[in-house]
Order: sequence, then C-alpha cells, then structure tokens
Amino acid sequence: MAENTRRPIIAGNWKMNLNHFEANLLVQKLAASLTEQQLADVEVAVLPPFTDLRTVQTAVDGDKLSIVYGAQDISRHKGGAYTGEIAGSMLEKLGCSYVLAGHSERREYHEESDELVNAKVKAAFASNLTPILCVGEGLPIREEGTHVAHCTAQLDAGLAGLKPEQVKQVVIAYEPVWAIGTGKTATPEDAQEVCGAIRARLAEKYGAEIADAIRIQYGGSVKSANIASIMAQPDIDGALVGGASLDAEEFASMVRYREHIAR
Ligand SMILES: O=C[C@H](O)COP(=O)(O)O
Repeated sequence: MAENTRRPIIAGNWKMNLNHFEANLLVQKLAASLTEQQLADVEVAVLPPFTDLRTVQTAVDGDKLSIVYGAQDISRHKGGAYTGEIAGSMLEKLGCSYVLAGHSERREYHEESDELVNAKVKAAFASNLTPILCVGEGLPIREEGTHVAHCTAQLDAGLAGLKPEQVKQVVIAYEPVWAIGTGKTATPEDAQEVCGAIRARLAEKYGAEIADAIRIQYGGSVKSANIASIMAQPDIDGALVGGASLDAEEFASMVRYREHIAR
C-alpha cells in the first residue's frame, strides 16, 4: 500500500442547531482557537443548517478564515417547483465545498433510499460540491454481525455510476447508528474494522490508487477525550462530529488531536 498522504478532515455537523447569530459566534470562536498551522494540517469543515450558510460564508470570506463549510443535505433536482428543496447550484453560489449525503438521520426520518442518496451524490458533483457519503449500521445489524456487508452495500449503492475521478474525491463517513448521539462510541478497533473494509472494497472496485486517496471519517459520539485513539487507526482519516462540534473550544481541541497523542 502507498504511503498515507491523506489530509485529515474533521467536520462538524451542527444538525438542526444554532441560529445565525450563534453560527457567527461559533465560527469566530473556532477560528480564534486554532493556529494557521493547525488549520493547514487538518481540514476543518462546518456543516450548518441552510439558514446559517450565508452567515458562515460572510464570516469565512470577511476574515479569510481557513475553514471550509457545506450543507447537510441537497436536492436531487436542479431547481424548479420542489417546495422546500435546496438545489446544489444554490449551495455552490454560497461558497459551499461539501454536502452530506445519506446521513443516517436522513435515511431513517426522511426515508431516504440508497437510490436517492446516489442521486444526491451525483447532484453534488453536478454543482462542484464534494459529497460526504455516510454509511453505517443500526444496532440489530451490528448484533447480527452483518455490519461490514451492510456498510459496503451502502457504499456501492452511493457511488454507483460515478466516474473514477469523482470517486477519488468523495469523502466517506462511517457512522454506526447506535453510536450517534448516544455517548456510546465504537471502539477504535470496531471503527477500523469497517473503515478498513470500506477501503478494501474501494480498492477492489476502483483500484489501489483511488482507494488510497479517499478519506474515510468515523462518526458517532466523537469528542476530544476519544478522538486521538480513533484517528490513530490506519484507515481513519477524520471525524464527522455532531454534538461536540457545537462547542467551539471542544471542537478546536478535537482538531488538535495530535496533542492528545503526545500527552
Ligand atoms: O454527523 C454526525 C454524527 O451523526 C455524529 O453525531 P454525534 O457526534 O452527536 O454522535
């Protein structure tokens, strides 16, 4: 396997939290808590609700912050009569770099199918956005022991029909549903098992060069106290953080995860 040159990516998914005043405050505090070097070493992304995107854009552009941002969802449609939907072109215009596709909360509460997730991944590329494709198993599947097959099937479905050069850019987020917001983190070994299987599957389908370039995040109750052991795993290149990303100090401390290793 080639040397790992993947730049870690730590993304904060704010979910349905923070109004635009609070969004501005959090981004400012986050930037003030990190040095340029720390922001160069780790790509830091925030994924606010749609209603905060303009505020985040203004803060990032105005102060030339080395933080990127994106959205939590995207419409499969390009535009038109789709009440409540947000098109990729609108996100692109707001300077978004990333968009989540297939987060388990969308799959579960909004009945998003693999086919819809795949359409959203393609919609992201059509508007020059990088999709963060989320995969992960619920507790019954974990207990049954079919979690690896479940996640690789979601991976295959999410990436179906993409060109290899597009696949190479995708970020994959492995989030076991039973670990999201529960305080119950997967052990680093459990997380590595699935992330390693995801990379092996990518290598099988698209070749080692592409598989080695793709960044794979772990998500599910990640916080400053446990991030270092997760990031130490060979196939984990970042974290998708929910609750702990709403606290600027805590999130900044996660970005500095290497310091936790050094201790
Ligand atoms: O997108 C983030 C994940 O759902 C993880 O959320 P959490 O860190 O609150 O468990």
